[in-house]
Amino acid sequence: MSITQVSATKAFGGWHKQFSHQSDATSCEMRFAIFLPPQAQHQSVPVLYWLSGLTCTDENFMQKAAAFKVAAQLGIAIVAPDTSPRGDNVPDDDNHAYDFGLGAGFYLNATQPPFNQHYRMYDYVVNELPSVIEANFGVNQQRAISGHSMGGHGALSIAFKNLDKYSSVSAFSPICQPTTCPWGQKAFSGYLGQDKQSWLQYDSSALITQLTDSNKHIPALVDQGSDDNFLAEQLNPQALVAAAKTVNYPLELRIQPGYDHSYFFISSFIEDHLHFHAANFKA
Ligand SMILES: N[C@@H](CCC(=O)N[C@@H](CS)C(=O)NCC(=O)O)C(=O)O
Repeated sequence: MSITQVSATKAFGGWHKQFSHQSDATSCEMRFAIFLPPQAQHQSVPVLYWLSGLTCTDENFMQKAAAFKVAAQLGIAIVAPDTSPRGDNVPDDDNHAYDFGLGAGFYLNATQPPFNQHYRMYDYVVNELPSVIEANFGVNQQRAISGHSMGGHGALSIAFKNLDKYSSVSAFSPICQPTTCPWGQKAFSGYLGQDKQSWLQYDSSALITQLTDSNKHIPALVDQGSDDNFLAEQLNPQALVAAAKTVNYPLELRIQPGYDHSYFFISSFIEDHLHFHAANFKA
């Protein structure tokens, strides 16, 4: 699995780099970004996987989240994949809507044509990308996962389906119950079809209720701005909290007064999330 460097920029004693590679999971070329802290030059470091939201690429988090200073202090690499497959052969929403198709892969494996060939972001994020990262960079197999909005849904649902692969999970303004909100219903019906039973395998509020073995729980932190314009219609953190309570899952929801849905919010609390993940990596 060869990867091609697209850019390399020094930051906080470490490096921000972008790479492209041919993906088996999505059957197209994928680009990802990685921040390598200074420690990665002489020891293997843990990795935080960051999943971005609707309309994003690998660039939004890296340019706007202000995460590098603390990641460099803590010795954490950060990997940000794209939010969907891309390229001329990859089908998009008929109307090029921002919430379906390109830039809106929802971190699932599509089953419905014409999306099922390329829209396999679940396999890409869970399996292929960590293999690529662990084969090519000075990282170890300690992983955490986080994300924003659609990417918060991705981080939570992926973690809840793979508790053995991650030591902690966090999210900013996640879509907590995609089966009941407009963004999720549009995406899931397009990618997965009309059988709503099949949607539940990617719904964090449904998935968490199956996690009855408390020995396997990994810590989960969710930050949500109170003035997020998508909160009422799309995000429903209370559903996730209520579901978590049914199995005593250790999930902390913090409502942050006055904050909105933007990267201004993410950059205000990303340090907390990095410290949270660092504390849960094994020494
Ligand atoms: N109002 C936005 C909705 C999309 C949006 O808010 N995207 C969030 C994630 S759900 C984002 O991170 N946008 C990119 C950025 O702020 O850099 C649009 O129509 O483009």
